[in-house]
Amino acid sequence: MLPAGTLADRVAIITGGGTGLGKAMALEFARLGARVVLASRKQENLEKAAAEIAGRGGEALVVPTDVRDPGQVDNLVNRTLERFGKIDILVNNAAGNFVCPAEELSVNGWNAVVNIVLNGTFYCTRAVARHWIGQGRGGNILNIIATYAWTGGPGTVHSAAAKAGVLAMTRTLAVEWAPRGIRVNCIAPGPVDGTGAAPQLWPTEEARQAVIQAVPLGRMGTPEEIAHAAAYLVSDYAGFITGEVLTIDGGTWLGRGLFKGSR
Ligand SMILES: CCCCC/C=C/C(=O)SCCNC(=O)CCNC(=O)[C@H](O)C(C)(C)COP(=O)(O)OP(=O)(O)OC[C@H]1O[C@@H](n2cnc3c(N)ncnc32)[C@H](O)[C@@H]1OP(=O)(O)O
Ligand SMILES: NC(=O)C1=CN([C@@H]2O[C@H](COP(=O)(O)OP(=O)(O)OC[C@H]3O[C@@H](n4cnc5c(N)ncnc54)[C@H](OP(=O)(O)O)[C@@H]3O)[C@@H](O)[C@H]2O)C=CC1
Repeated sequence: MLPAGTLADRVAIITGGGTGLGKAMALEFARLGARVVLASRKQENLEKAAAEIAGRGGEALVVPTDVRDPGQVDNLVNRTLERFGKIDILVNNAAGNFVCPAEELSVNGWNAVVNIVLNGTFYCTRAVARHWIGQGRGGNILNIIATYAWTGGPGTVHSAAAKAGVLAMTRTLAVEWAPRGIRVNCIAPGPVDGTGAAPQLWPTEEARQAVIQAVPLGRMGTPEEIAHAAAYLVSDYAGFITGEVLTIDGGTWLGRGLFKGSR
């Protein structure tokens, strides 16, 4: 764990910060001294997370936001600046997903996921970076993707294609904005328990066990394991890291190997 004070005085916007991995990152960033801004559609979830942060002595601002709407994203940036006067960190964590064979996926279904994951990430990134560039200052962006950005993800073509786009966006902007002092990185989590992925991707215990079977470390990850790595990547400890993907998946994307039964 990073020491308390690592993110002292930092202001972090976390999209999808009311649930799952976003909430875990918000709690960890606040523990490290950051003031956090929680942005997603459902105010109730955001308020609950903010209350938990306040209960632990942290400070959180709630800004209900649909990241698919550039106007709401501008409002998120403006509200953050009004309250805290600056932005240091943006975590693009908001996502939507469901399993659906590609040939059955409707245009609206495709658009719902691609607009949240790919377009929403760009709208938030552009709005925050415009502010930084206008101020002549740098900052940190962390995008939460998934390993199927490069392996492909049968059954979730919308999400896999959108996450691949976010990976390309990360590498592009890491170089384009490096002279501006803006770092851009990704975390690619494997299956994590206690998040919104469960009802969408492994809704039954049987389905969950099938997912675990695919993980070389033999278990799901925890939201806290992702949050610790996220805090590192947005901190000064990672000051020379940009355009990188940190995979946290218990070895899943590497596969189980071919010769387990041979000896
Ligand atoms: C290790 C494994 C890797 C795992 C990687 C995990 C990635 C994740 O992203 S997990 C995060 C999961 N969390 C969520 O999905 C929470 C947020 N999700 C949502 O809000 C919805 O699920 C949403 C993505 C569908 C968006 O909601 P909304 O904008 O309200 O959209 P609608 O409900 O109006 O639906 C739009 C469109 O999509 C069709 N649709 C929705 N669900 C399904 C489904 N299960 N199967 C097929 N189609 C679905 C819906 O029918 C609409 O289309 P039309 O009917 O054609 O209008
Ligand atoms: N859990 C896992 O196993 C894995 C997760 N991931 C990634 O981790 C990240 C977090 O997912 P996870 O915690 O699992 O799932 P959650 O469903 O808990 O989190 C998704 C968040 O996105 C928010 N969100 C969805 N649509 C919008 C929107 N249009 N505008 C703003 N916010 C929105 C939701 O809030 P609200 O409904 O209030 O809008 C929710 O808080 C995602 O990027 C996901 O793809 C990647 C690999 C594995």
